[in-house]
Amino acid sequence: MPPTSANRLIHEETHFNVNELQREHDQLLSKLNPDQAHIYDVVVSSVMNSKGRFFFVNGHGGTGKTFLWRTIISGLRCCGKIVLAVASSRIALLLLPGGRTTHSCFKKPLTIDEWSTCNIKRGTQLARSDSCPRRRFQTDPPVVPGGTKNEILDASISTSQLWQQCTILPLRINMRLQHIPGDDHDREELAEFAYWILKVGEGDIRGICNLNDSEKSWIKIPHQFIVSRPRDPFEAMTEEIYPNLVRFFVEPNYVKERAIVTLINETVDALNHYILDRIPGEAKIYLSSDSLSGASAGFQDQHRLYPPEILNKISVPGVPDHKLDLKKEARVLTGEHDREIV
Ligand SMILES: Nc1ncnc2c1ncn2[C@@H]1O[C@H](COP(=O)(O)OP(=O)(O)OP(=O)(O)O)[C@@H](O)[C@H]1O
Repeated sequence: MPPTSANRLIHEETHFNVNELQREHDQLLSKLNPDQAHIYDVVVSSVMNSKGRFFFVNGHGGTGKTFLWRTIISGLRCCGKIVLAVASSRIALLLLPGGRTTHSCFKKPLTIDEWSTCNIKRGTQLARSDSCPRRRFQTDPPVVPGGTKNEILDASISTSQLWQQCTILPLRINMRLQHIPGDDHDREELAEFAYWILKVGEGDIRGICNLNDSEKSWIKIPHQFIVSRPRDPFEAMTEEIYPNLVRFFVEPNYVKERAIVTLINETVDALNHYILDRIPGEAKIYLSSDSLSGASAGFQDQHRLYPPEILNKISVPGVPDHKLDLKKEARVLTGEHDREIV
């Protein structure tokens, strides 16, 4: 019998292929390094003994946080526990098995104020794995649109009242560096970069002032980490991150395992165009059909003030632009279907 909407979530969270999950868990568990194994023991025993604790795993990029989540999640699910794996952004969900956004899972209101609540009932045993950008002190400060430095610091998790209750568990070994394909030279280069990034995060790189800035809030990036001119930076980045693109772009895992992170959306668009141009085949252009919502309580002439040409130019995060270039087999991130990112 198909599950009703009331028990759909429980159905989804308890109907796993246990044998497959057990195999995955045993394999992951056998590989954990000592830091990961310690955290695994602490978290799993807390859940098994119904202690209900709040943990924060602190480790810089590549220290195996996602690997650890997967081990803990599969271990608890094998024992019939419900684990709500949530992330604050869709893109982070790619890494969490059976993950949801926090907004969708806890029915979090879009606009949050001090009176906002989530749909978590008192007394329930909530095993939750949260992979959010705020998890790391060093690399990802929370995004506060237009916020000052103090507002950004105020929004970070460590200023929350809950922080007093939190057990901080460190991960220190950079596992990504141990599994770099390539030769010793590649490994050394990456290790040097990882070490430098770590020092940036820990505030150990001397800041400098730029022009009229009163604060020393800039740092100098060593020349060996910069894509040097006259080489086209897009070409250099694409070749580095997407080697043999033309051959492999049809493989879902090839695309899923790679990303280029940029500071602003315009660069994302330019890079997307650059990479799409490299993919064989003819691009097809799709245009959105924008109009003002009938529900918007505006004034009489609002349609003249906001004609489609103006609406077409609006570019906001999370909503595709008016013009979308697509090619056959090119991957596009559009949303969630059946808990899979499509
Ligand atoms: N114990 C382990 N044994 C083998 N490989 C591991 C182990 N832990 C992590 N890895 C591998 O190391 C790499 C980095 O791990 P992972 O993605 O979990 O790190 P992370 O801390 O989540 O990184 P980031 O913060 O950058 O997302 C991955 O390729 C992962 O498969």
